[in-house]
Amino acid sequence: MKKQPNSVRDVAVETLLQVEKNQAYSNLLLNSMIKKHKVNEKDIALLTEIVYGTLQRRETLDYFLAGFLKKAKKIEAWVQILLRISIYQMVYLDRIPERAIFFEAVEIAKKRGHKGIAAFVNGVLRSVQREGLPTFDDISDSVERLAIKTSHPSWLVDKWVKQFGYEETEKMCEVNLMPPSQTARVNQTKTTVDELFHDLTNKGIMVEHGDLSEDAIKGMKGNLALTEAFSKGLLTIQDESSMLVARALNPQEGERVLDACAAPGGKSTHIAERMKGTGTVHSLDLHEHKVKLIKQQADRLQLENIIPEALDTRLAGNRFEKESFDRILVDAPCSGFGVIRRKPDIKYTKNQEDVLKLADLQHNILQAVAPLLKRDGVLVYSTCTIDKEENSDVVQTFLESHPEFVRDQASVKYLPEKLQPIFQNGEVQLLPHYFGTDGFYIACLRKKG
Ligand SMILES: C[S@@+](CC[C@H](N)C(=O)[O-])C[C@H]1O[C@@H](n2cnc3c(N)ncnc32)[C@H](O)[C@@H]1O
Repeated sequence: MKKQPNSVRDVAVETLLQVEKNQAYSNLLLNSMIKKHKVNEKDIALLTEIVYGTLQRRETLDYFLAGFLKKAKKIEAWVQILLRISIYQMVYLDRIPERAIFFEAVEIAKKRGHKGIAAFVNGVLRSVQREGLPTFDDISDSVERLAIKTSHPSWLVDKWVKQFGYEETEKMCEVNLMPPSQTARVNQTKTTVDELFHDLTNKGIMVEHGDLSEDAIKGMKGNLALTEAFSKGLLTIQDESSMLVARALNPQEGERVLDACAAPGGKSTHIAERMKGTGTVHSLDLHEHKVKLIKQQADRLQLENIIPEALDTRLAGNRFEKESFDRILVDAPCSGFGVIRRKPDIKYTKNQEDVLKLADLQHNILQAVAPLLKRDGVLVYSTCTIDKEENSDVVQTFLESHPEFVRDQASVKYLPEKLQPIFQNGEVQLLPHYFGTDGFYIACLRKKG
């Protein structure tokens, strides 16, 4: 019979093992593990820190460990993970005494394996303690060094260095290791940023104004999703970069808007809010279960102008009349390399083949929605990735085969002033270290009149 994990660190090993087996995204898995193992409220923060931290720094931790495992026979996946979480705590979590880390590691090794494995784990950790960690200076190749130091796959670092240069890539890789702040978009059909800011502050919730978006409030402590303001529909958890999309689309009251890839509804609801509950937002997504999420968000925010529908957007031409939408948003499925801070597993699971497949899908979605836009209508294309092949290349290819569309530089006036210098040719690529947001891409196009 499979032994059940019980201590926080054992739950961490189990969670990471399942992430490794590619069974689920770390964020979703962590939530279900917390429930399954009834992790105490006070232990959730430590568990989260160990799981995310270990995953974020997996390549670095393996580099630290490699020299100490040279003589070992092939070790089982769970033993490697146990060693990783132990080294992670030793190196990155000051407040945990080493004896506690060693004791727990040995107990877990005994429970999951046997005394021999426990002695091996203890031996490796004691050697690390005695001999210290290897330095990154031993890695002569600069891309490889950056990849290991910041725990990203080399192919990705190599690609980014070619796209952005070494310095920008280094800054981005370092920021990718930092936990993101929590931001919320204020539902301005019901309140204002100032009103909600004061309301939350009066209730003892520490908040700050956003760094980039005028719709944003930043949670400095606690979880804004657990506030009364959230249940009353006064706010939506959303990264500041995502809040720029509905602004760039600039929907007007009474218009008909298509959100082509809408679940879980973050941008549809913002568009609907900007339209003050008037007009219609047709919110499509491929999967019925995801469409339900859009409905839930619309209900929570009491927005009645959203029509969610399960549909493959590539078939939208069979469902909607040509030139029947005033504005269209394609917030496309993408590799997600801009949200590595939130979903560290992305950097290990996505590969170049995925990027090319996604670029193809993105192009096909754009092709399908293009005829549905009215003349003089606005088409916004966005992704939460920083990959040129999924962003500016997709837009360029689309424009080459659609001379009826032009880049819309004029949309810059709907975006924050801080973005104006980098919004060029109707597009902007945000990197995570620019404003502390997710890495995000937005392109604004217009159909000729
Ligand atoms: C980046 S997410 C959208 C996020 C959403 N706009 C928001 O702000 O909450 C991309 C979405 O596209 C959906 N998708 C992927 N392929 C699709 C297709 N062919 N047709 C419609 N939706 C698709 C995915 O299910 C996913 O929910």
